[in-house]
Amino acid sequence: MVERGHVLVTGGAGYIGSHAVLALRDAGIPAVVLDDLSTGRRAAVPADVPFVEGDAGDPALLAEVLERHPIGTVMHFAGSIVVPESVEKPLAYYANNTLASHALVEACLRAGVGRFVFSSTAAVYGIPGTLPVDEEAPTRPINPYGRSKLMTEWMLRDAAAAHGLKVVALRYFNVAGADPAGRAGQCSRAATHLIKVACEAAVGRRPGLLVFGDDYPTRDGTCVRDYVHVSDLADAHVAALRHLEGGGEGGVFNVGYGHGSTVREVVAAVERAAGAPLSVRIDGRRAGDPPELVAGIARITRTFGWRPRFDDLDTIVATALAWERRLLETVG
Ligand SMILES: NC(=O)c1ccc[n+]([C@@H]2O[C@H](COP(=O)([O-])OP(=O)(O)OC[C@H]3O[C@@H](n4cnc5c(N)ncnc54)[C@H](O)[C@@H]3O)[C@@H](O)[C@H]2O)c1
Ligand SMILES: O=c1ccn([C@@H]2O[C@H](COP(=O)(O)OP(=O)(O)O[C@H]3O[C@H](CO)[C@@H](O)[C@H](O)[C@H]3O)[C@@H](O)[C@H]2O)c(=O)[nH]1
Repeated sequence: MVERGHVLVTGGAGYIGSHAVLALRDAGIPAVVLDDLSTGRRAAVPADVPFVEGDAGDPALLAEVLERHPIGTVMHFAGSIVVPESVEKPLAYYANNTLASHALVEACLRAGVGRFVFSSTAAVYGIPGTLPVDEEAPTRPINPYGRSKLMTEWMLRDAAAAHGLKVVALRYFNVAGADPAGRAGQCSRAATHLIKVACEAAVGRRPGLLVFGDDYPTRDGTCVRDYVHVSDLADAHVAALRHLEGGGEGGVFNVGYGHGSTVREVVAAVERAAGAPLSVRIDGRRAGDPPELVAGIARITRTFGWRPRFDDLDTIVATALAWERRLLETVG
């Protein structure tokens, strides 16, 4: 029997997927990337990692890739991620996040792929009633993006029960930062994520920054989020893989640090790292923003033994800013 030790990374040319590929490579685990380059970049995938350009929801392509490579695990990052866009184009989000995942799961079952690690999101919780929010909290997503991801979680849970697929769904909180060695980072055009936007402002790529609301019931009136370094998140994927390979049970796991920062604290951290003030304007609240979102992380630390290496806002921001400066030099 062929040893199925390779990992198929869908969306491996994107922000988080490219960091996961580096973490796998650093751990000596062979990976294959499947990405349609809709938002990803070919250059984000190391030259020695096999790359297939195409749709992660294309059954024929999936059958071919799973036939050609001894894939035992799929890490499924491919998807559409912009919340306001999901409100405008819900069907596109259900197609790319739910239907494509269905095709991928079917292909896995057909090819005998035993393990599946899914990129889910804190957006499945909607506006949580208690904080920190743990995995047993009710899931009440408030936008099509969150619903498209939750439907995939449910589909995977049912496929696990019926067909024995071993599934870990990781619910990421606010992902930020860049590979500390400068090998990867966030490249999204028209970025909307706070730390990315603030770093773009710090290097002069945009004139300034809007703070969406300063009248929330939080310590300084701005929203609190649990920012998690992308390399710690990538490590969580390797930990999930090891857990499943070792015969561990699947399930749903939050990935965050268990504490949060306000928008003002993030702005101050970027100003510290840049050594200069940012041009900041207070704007109205952004629709659908929960005042506070902080992960309960007892389950992931206990089950995987996952220990973050970069649990510090200044470190997250410093790596994000270093990447932004690098982008400015190389891409212009
Ligand atoms: N960035 C965050 O803060 C965040 C938070 C929670 C969850 N997530 C999830 O993490 C995953 C990765 O997000 P990201 O921030 O790296 O986004 P990204 O846009 O940088 O990466 C997504 C990648 O998937 C590819 N892709 C999209 N649809 C595809 C398809 N049908 N077939 C093949 N490739 C396809 C894109 O080209 C891109 O390379 C997503 O599933 C997202 O929902 C992200
Ligand atoms: O220019 C900006 C951008 C953001 N914010 C605020 O900063 C906070 C964080 O916003 P953002 O970085 O856009 O992240 P979220 O809206 O919290 O959502 C992210 O984190 C979720 C999980 O927590 C994921 O599901 C989403 O995919 C991901 O976009 C929020 O209070 C925003 O209102 C600003 O004030 N100004």
